[in-house]
Amino acid sequence: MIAIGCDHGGYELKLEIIKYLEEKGLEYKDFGCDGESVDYPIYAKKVGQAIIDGECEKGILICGTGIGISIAANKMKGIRCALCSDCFSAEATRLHNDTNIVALGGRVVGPGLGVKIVDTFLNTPFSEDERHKRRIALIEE
Ligand SMILES: O=C[C@H](O)[C@H](O)[C@H](O)COP(=O)(O)O
Repeated sequence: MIAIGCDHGGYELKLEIIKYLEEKGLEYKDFGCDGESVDYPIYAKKVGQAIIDGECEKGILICGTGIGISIAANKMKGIRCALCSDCFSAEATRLHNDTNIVALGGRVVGPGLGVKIVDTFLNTPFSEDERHKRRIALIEE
C-alpha cells in the first residue's frame, strides 16, 4: 500500500500520480488534501504515520516546492524522505538511502517528469550494501 498526500500546491500533480498508480494497479491510500488551501505539515504527518504504523510501505508527498513537506516528514523517526526533481536522484536515493517517502514540488516539475520520478522511486530496490546500511543506521542513531 502506498500513502499519498499533498497540500494545495501539489494537488494537481497528485491527481496525475494517482492516475498513474491506478493505471499500474497499485494500491494507494489518499490522505488529502482535496485542493483547498491547507498546511502541508499536517499531510506530511498523516503519510509519515501510516508508514511508521506499517499501514503503508512507501509514501508520496507533494507541496508547491516539495521542500516544506519533506522537511516536516523528515522530523519523524523512521522516515527518510527524499525531495526529488530528477530520476537520477530518485533511483540513487532508493539504492543508497532506502528512503521510504519521495517528495515532489507541484510547482517545480511537470506531470510527465513527476510521474516518471515516482515510477523510478517505486521500482528501485534498496541496494542492501553494507556501507549504505551503516550510514542509514548512523542517521537513525
Ligand atoms: O514548502 C512549502 C510549499 O511549497 C507550500 O506548498 C507553499 O509554501 C504554499 O504556499 P501558498 O500558501 O502561498 O500557496
